[in-house]
Amino acid sequence: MKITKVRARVFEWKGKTVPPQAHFCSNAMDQLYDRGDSMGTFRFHGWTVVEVETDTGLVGLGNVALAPRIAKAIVDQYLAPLVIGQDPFDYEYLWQRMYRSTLAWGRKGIGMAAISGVDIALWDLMGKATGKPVFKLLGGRTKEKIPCYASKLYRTDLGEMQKEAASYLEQGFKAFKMRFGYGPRDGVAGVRENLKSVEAIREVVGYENDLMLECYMGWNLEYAKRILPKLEKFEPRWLEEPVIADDIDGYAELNQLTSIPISGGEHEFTLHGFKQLLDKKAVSVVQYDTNRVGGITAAHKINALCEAYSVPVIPHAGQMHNYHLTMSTLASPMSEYFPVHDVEVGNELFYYIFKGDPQPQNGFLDLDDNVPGLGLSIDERYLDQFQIIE
Ligand SMILES: O=C(O)C(=O)C[C@@H](O)CO
Ligand SMILES: [Mg+2]
Repeated sequence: MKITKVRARVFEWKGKTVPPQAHFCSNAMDQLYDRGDSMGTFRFHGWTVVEVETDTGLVGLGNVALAPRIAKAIVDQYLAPLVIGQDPFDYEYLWQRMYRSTLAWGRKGIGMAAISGVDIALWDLMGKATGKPVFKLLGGRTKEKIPCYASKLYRTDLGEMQKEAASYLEQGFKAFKMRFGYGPRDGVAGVRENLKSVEAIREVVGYENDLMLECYMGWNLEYAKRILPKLEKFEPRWLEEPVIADDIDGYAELNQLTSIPISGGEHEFTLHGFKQLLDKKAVSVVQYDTNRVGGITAAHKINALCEAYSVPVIPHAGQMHNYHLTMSTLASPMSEYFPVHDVEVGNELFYYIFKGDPQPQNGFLDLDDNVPGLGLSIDERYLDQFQIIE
């Protein structure tokens, strides 16, 4: 089989979106005095869809969710020429070719996200060519079903958040991730608001279920050290991205400081990036995203690293490219699941572009042993709500 064409299209959402709300989710922009709509730069309403075509007629489907127009340019100008004419089964060599040829600027961030999009398409192709789901090419079925956690609960009215949490509880979820809305610039009043929101959700979900807390890089080491002791009574399963991804020593200090497991990784890249995190004991839960970290080729290696370090890997994002990695290893105990809802931050846009993602039943997801590749296709139903850039 030879690759004959690589097509990268940008799907830009033009449909209805949920209007921005203040304190919706703490984030790295919050510490600027002119933060404005601080979540604005973390609202992703575009997606790059990568299709790798072959001389057999099979087409592999990949995706990139960050800086979609830049990702498309990187795929078109730099990556496509490196894989056209090649055999997708030489995926390790092709990964090294893409990585090494863009090392000067692409080893982290959008360069590696673009590589991820092409790599995911190669694995989809290999699955389709062998008639096997991707997880069967990685390690097979390690779980009857995948436990998943309901991940939304952005900081809005506490009553509304409680109703939202109750709805997930009714659907059978036993694990929930909520977002803080306040950080260092919001002072003691903000600390109180953060504690109130955790208390409110614990009131609904109780202590027999897992609750995870998301800071999304919105705090700093000093603030985290102050608030962590106050959070311990809520027994969170983890506290996510308390500081910016580059503050690895800050992560490590917090992870040693508290009984609350510190998680991170959705803004880290490649096997090398995760080796550094693990060597420094910076995180107690690894959360790469397969469409950022270097694709399935890189994620599969990081799964093995996590197994060696006995650190669980729970990929960021409830999307198919991550579910196959979780299914394929005991090092990954569960998946994130983004509920389907109106387009807000943008994680949910995946469901408006692709079809095939499994729906959770009673807090569990499953993958089909008989669906080759990733099991995704483009959903035609919403195409009229996208501007598509070829
Ligand atoms: O789902 C997560 O872990 C994220 O970081 C998503 C982001 O949109 C903040 O909630
Ligand atoms: Mg996160």
